[in-house]
This record gives sequence, structure tokens and C-alpha cells, in this order.
Amino acid sequence: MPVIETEKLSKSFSRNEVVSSISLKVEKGEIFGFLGRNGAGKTTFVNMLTGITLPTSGRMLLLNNNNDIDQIKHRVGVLPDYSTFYDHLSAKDHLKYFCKVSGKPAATSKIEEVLRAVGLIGHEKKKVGKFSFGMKKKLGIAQALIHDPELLFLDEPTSGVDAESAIHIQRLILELQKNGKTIFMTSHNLDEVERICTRIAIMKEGHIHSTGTMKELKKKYQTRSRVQIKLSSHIKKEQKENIKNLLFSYSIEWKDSMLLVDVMAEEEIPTIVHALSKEGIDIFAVHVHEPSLQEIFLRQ
Ligand SMILES: Nc1ncnc2c1ncn2[C@@H]1O[C@H](COP(=O)(O)OP(=O)(O)OP(=O)(O)O)[C@@H](O)[C@H]1O
Repeated sequence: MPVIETEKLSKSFSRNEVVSSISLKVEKGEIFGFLGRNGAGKTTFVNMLTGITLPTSGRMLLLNNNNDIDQIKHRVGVLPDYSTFYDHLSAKDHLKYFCKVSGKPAATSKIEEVLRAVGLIGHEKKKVGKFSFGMKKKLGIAQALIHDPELLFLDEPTSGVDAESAIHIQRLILELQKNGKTIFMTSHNLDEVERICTRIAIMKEGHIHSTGTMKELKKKYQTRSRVQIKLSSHIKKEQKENIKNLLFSYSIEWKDSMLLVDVMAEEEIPTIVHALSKEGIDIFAVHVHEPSLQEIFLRQ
């Protein structure tokens, strides 16, 4: 049973359709990465799922509940694209206040546990007005986590935070997944998405352009892997000519004693190695450079 299911979900502002007929399923336990250039419609799509914006048309099902977001509010945690806080409250008081107004008070131990999880322990008594952007982001994540929700929407959870904190947040997301949570996140950090997301959707001008695991996306776009072969430094000119003839069906390039060959599949590597050993050339190292999500994304 999918945790998120949308069918032809669309949103227009005036006559401008910014989300066009998106049908998507996210299963329990996924870390689903939602990508797209600025203005692609990601936030608008997430806002419809979290009840911030009403869809113009289409259908959505969250946690097997039809449309009534109020009924499932406590099972869903949201880090919006922009969180607002009260400058005069501390992080701890903030979470207390947030729990109180949402009608679900939380124990001090739970508040401290969540602040520790996001890396804010030690700053829990500091006024939020004195927080940096990154610290506010962490407080936003704490707010999303405080009710121990099954499903989390995280809009750019690591944007604006330092590298160390970003790694901390990524580990936290992986930990949440391990504990059975489902995470739907938008991000412009493609390395991060590639590392932690189980599936990815790339949105373009209101449409889902492609969806799949990294492996599926690489296959779909038939992106070539680059094999870097470090050879002995004494390759003769005629040997290079012979290699070129033997590997005539490949695009090859020399960089000093490094031979670079583009392949469609790893299964082709033995053929290349065989051709080189036939020429009596010693191979010192073979490295396969897989195309990154960034390379796939930039081709969209
Ligand atoms: N309330 C609104 N009224 C009118 N247009 C809007 C509104 N909200 C968003 N839009 C427009 O919808 C389009 C999609 O915006 P959205 O914020 O969903 O994109 P995004 O993919 O989240 O972008 P980013 O990566 O910059 O956050 C943009 O052209 C934006 O100007």
C-alpha cells in the first residue's frame, strides 16, 4: 500500500498551470528525492500534499486517507520551504509551545531527544532570534519530528547549513528510514540525493520528467560510464595505433599513460582489458567513473 499516491494532481495560479497532472506513488520506508530546477513546481506539489495549497484538480491519498488532511496531521511531519519562528522564544520553549497549540503536549525528555537528534542540544535555551539560518533549519526539522510522524515532508533539509551539519542531517534521515519512516524530500544537493534517496523524481515545468532509482535513471538515459585505465608510461606510438584499431568501436582518449574509454556497460571492460594484454601492455589500475545524478540531471 503506497504511503503517498497522487493521480493527475494539478495546480494553477490564475491561468498559469504550475503543476500538471502528476501521478506518483511513494511506498512506505522510501526516501524519495524530488528534484527540479527553480520554479519547476516542487514546493507547490508538496504544499498540496501537506494541505497548505488546495489542488485545482486530481486526486491524492496520504497514509491511505482520502483527502482529509486534518485527520492525519499528527502522522505527518513537515519542514516547509520557509519556517517562521518567534524570536523571543528558545528552541525548547518553541517545541513546547508548538506541541501545546497542536493539542499534543510532549514530555521534556522527548523535546530534548529531538533537539539532540537534530544537533541543537547545547543551544536549547538560546533565543531563536539569535539563531543562524542553519540553526533555524534544524529547529524546523525538530518541529517536523516532535510527534514522531510516520511520513515526513522535508523541503530542502540541508540547504543553508554547513557541511558537517548537512552530513548530520543526512544521517538522521537515514536513521529515520531505518526506523520505518517514509521521507519525501526536495533538494538541490544532487550528491546528497544520490547518496541517500531510494528513488528520485525529476520535475520539469510542472511535469514529472523521469522517476526511478539511480540505477534505473542511468539505464533509461543510457549514460556512458568512463573507464580510466592506468598503463605503463612507455606506450609506443604504434602500440597506441594498434589499440585504436582494436577498440575501433569505442570512443577513446589518451591522457599521458592513462587510457580513457567510454562504455555502455561494465560487461565491456574485459574486452578492453583483453585487447590491451594482447598488445603486451601492463595494466596498473582500472577505475570506472559512473555518471552522477548531476550529469543525468543536467541533460534534462
Ligand atoms: N501563490 C502563488 N501564486 C502565483 N504563482 C505561484 C505561487 N506559488 C508559486 N507560484 C509559481 O509557481 C511556479 C512553481 O513554483 P514552486 O515554488 O512550486 O517551484 P519550486 O520547484 O519549488 O522552486 P524552487 O526550487 O525555487 O523552490 C513558479 O513559477 C512560481 O512563481
